[in-house]
Amino acid sequence: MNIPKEIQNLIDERRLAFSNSDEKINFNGGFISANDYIFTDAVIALSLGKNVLLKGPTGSGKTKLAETLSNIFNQPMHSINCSVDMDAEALLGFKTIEQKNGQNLIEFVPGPVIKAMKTGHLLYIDEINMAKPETLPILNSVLDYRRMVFNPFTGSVVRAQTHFGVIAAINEGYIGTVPLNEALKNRFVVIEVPYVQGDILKEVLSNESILKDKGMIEKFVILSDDLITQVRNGQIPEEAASIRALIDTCDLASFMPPLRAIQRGIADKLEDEREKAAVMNIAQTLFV
Ligand SMILES: Nc1ncnc2c1ncn2[C@@H]1O[C@H](COP(=O)(O)OP(=O)(O)OP(=O)(O)O)[C@@H](O)[C@H]1O
Repeated sequence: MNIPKEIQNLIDERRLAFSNSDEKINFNGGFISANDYIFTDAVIALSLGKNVLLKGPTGSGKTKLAETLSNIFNQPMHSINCSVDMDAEALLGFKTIEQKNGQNLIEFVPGPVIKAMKTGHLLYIDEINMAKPETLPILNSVLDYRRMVFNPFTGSVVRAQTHFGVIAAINEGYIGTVPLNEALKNRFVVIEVPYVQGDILKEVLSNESILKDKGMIEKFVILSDDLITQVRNGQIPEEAASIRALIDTCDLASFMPPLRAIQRGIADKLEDEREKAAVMNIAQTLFV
């Protein structure tokens, strides 16, 4: 990784800040960058206190990249999985009644945004474009220079501790997603995370799958390349080339013929019969 010295100093400063943290990082590294810049640019942006928006198709390693960044900075990460019914409580927290010394007390249970802000940890907002557009403006003041939020459940203003950082992920054009509001998008530095291919994919499959047959892995790398070409030609949907699905398929192929594994792991997930057939046709040119 080619990191400028000033940035390395910022990384070291963060690592030191969290060295005594009670919360242990439970992520290993593991993200392998498709080019020299994805990883270094994400590290630079976060070190400079920028919010990072990872943009890429399903199963392209966005979550893995966020986990690897958390590991590099030795900085715990709190996650939110956005959905259409996500509300302010899911982001900020909620009130509950607790019994203490025989008395009923109303307590506030902090949500991931408040937790990450108060501890200066990382916040990972997955599938941010799945959320209803009216929910996300709560985050505007968290994401700009103010680094604060008004918590309506406690009536207080929460300010983020130093090193608080935000990583969000979007999967543009995926069913159920909405285009990200411009004001929100404007608060992020965007990093594209495409599907890895070739030797890098070989390394990902060797690390992440239980399949150990090198010749077979080589063939799955070619299959992925052919699937990506078909995605670009509009013949099959993007998720057919997901690396997550490919890893599942490789795992299955350790115990069943590869064509059956491809059917279960990739083709049968598609809705359209022509798309399924297109995947299996490509597979039949590589496997028997
Ligand atoms: N570049 C990569 N380096 C390491 N692992 C990768 C890479 N790309 C994909 N993977 C692997 O593919 C699987 C899916 O990755 P991940 O969950 O990070 O994808 P994602 O982009 O967050 O997907 P989604 O948009 O569906 O949430 C994981 O097992 C991950 O390890």
